[in-house]
Amino acid sequence: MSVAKKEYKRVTVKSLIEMKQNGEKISMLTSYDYSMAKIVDAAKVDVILVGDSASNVIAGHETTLPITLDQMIYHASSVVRAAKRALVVVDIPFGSYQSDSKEALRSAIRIMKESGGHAVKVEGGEEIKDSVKRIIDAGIPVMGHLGLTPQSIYKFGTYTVRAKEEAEAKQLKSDAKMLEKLGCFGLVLEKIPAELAKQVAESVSIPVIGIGAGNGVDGQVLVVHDLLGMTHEFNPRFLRRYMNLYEEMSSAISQYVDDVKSRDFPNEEEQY
Ligand SMILES: Nc1nc(=O)c2c([nH]1)NC[C@@H]1CN(c3ccc(C(=O)N[C@@H](CCC(=O)O)C(=O)O)cc3)CN21
Ligand SMILES: CC(C)C(=O)C(=O)O
Ligand SMILES: [Mg+2]
Repeated sequence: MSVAKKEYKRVTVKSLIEMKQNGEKISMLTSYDYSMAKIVDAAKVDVILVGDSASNVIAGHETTLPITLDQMIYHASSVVRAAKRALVVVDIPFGSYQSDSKEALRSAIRIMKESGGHAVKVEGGEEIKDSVKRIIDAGIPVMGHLGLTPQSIYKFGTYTVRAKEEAEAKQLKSDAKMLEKLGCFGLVLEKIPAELAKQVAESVSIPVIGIGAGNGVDGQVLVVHDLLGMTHEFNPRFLRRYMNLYEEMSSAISQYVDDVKSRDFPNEEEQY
């Protein structure tokens, strides 16, 4: 279906709700640095997520747990300088909102003040209700994240599909309604059955953005390095690769090494 798209000078949390109402799907991608965010923003991606997946993709950690609030602020401030059109959402990292709602608000405020991001994202439902409420009460837009929540990986032990059992599906549905009621402007659903994700998207008025959650939701998010094929060892079935940048970069860099070794580079035009 082709939908007439409204031009947005700057995407806001209000525009996203409007897109859902108009049936225009929302595109969201990660970025962690200025150069990538420039390209992502110019391609008119609606939402740039400064994901805590930077912990894996940029820092090389096994999980998202080690990345710190200071590091997230550094990534986010670089992205904010590049994003002229996209809404910039910043993950609050593990350990900087779980203790209590005051700590959560303090972390959200630091992100907003020090990075200039436009909104924050937090993982979880009922258990983080007070924190979400407190952050929203301070005027900071909050995006929820349910289903596969990588900050709780050690509770589950695997990255398998979530909410396949009725009890977990029921909890997820009620968490989604609760986050909507608290005033979240949107919701990420990660790696859950498509039918469940569709039901959730239809049951709330806020946009639901999926990753491995099928086509019945209001938008899609991916890690940009994954769709570009830079993380060639990461192969979940929800990933569509648009390039094999790992191979392209490897061959370009090998060519450079060869050219240096063979004295081909630099040539006469490439010197002073
Ligand atoms: N590069 C990257 N892309 C992501 O989408 C991403 C990150 N990093 N880091 C943080 C989280 C972790 N995410 C994940 C991690 C693993 C799977 C996954 O499906 N892994 C296995 C299957 C695991 C299993 O079934 O036990 C796979 O098929 O690759 C999905 C999302 C999503 N996020
Ligand atoms: C995968 C997305 C939703 C995320 O939270 C991240 O990149 O950190
Ligand atoms: Mg994340």
